[in-house]
Amino acid sequence: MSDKQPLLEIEDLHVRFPLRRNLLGRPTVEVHAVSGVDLTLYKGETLGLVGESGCGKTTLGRTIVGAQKATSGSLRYDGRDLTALSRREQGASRRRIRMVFQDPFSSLNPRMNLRQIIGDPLVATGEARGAELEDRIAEMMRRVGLSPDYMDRYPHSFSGGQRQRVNIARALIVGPELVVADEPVSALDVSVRAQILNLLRELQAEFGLTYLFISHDLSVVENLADRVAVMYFGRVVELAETGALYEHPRHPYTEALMSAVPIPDPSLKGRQGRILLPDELPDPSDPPPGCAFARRCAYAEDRCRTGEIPLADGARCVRSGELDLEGIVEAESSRP
Ligand SMILES: Nc1ncnc2c1ncn2[C@@H]1O[C@H](COP(=O)(O)OP(=O)(O)OP(=O)(O)O)[C@@H](O)[C@H]1O
Repeated sequence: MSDKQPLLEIEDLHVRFPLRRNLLGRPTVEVHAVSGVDLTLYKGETLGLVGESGCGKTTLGRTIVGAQKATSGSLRYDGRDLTALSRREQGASRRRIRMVFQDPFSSLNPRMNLRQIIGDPLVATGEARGAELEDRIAEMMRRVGLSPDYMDRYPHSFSGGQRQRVNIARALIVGPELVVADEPVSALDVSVRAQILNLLRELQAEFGLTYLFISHDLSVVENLADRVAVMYFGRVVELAETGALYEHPRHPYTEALMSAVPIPDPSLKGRQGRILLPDELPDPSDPPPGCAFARRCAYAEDRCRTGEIPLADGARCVRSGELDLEGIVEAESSRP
């Protein structure tokens, strides 16, 4: 990580989706997708965001790029609260934050050629046209490993990896600082994944980008991220430097996630023996009292289920909150 200057500070962010409303239009049942996230992204870093399907990763990413409205909380970008900006100011700030989506097939408009797809953000802002627009599209295509000769072709004639290059070019053409990459390689063949990850790395070094890298693939995240945030049921339950998190997970949920990652060196502590999690995630429209992980947690005590300990919360978890750094190794190796 570079200079440790905060770029994005997320504070007590909540995002809820109304499922049912009463006659006055007030929500009576809501999905709690993001439930009080505090997270800081530092300039130049890659922050991995992991957690099982449905835990709120995509919703958090979409809220950061402005594609989803926050229910409450704040998003401070370079010191300014994004939720308090006027529409025009938001537009300018949002150019500095762009998203790369998971599915390179459905995220590209099949009726637009590459010139239109990649150039669209520049056309929309009126930032470039004519020969300058053409030059910038060609330059960005070259930069992501696509020949500008393909400019008039349509997405269907490209492979998954090439389409993801198109997606990346479209995200980067307006010169963002922060890129939210939502599962950018999960839909790709294994052989292509490494190429796209290398490209992301190169582009980060060249343009000084900050990444929020969302993935359920813990091996990919370990490879790429400086720090990792673990999300469970709409909350960040653990956040640590990548090496520390993978070797000494503190939260029981992180421990279970990490136990499923294949390890190159079986002598490493903290990743032995897969922990199988019982049950599914609780219903996000009906959060349980107490810690949302308690029902699945091997260490849960009565107070975790009753509400004395709140929704899965790393700092106050009966297990991770009590462990000091020295204690973790011992606790790991004595795991049943
Ligand atoms: N537009 C929506 N309307 C209602 N509920 C939604 C909406 N979008 C997401 N949700 C719900 O919010 C919760 C979090 O979803 P989200 O897609 O953010 O999770 P995720 O961790 O990204 O999962 P995945 O890896 O499967 O994409 C889920 O329960 C999901 O069903």
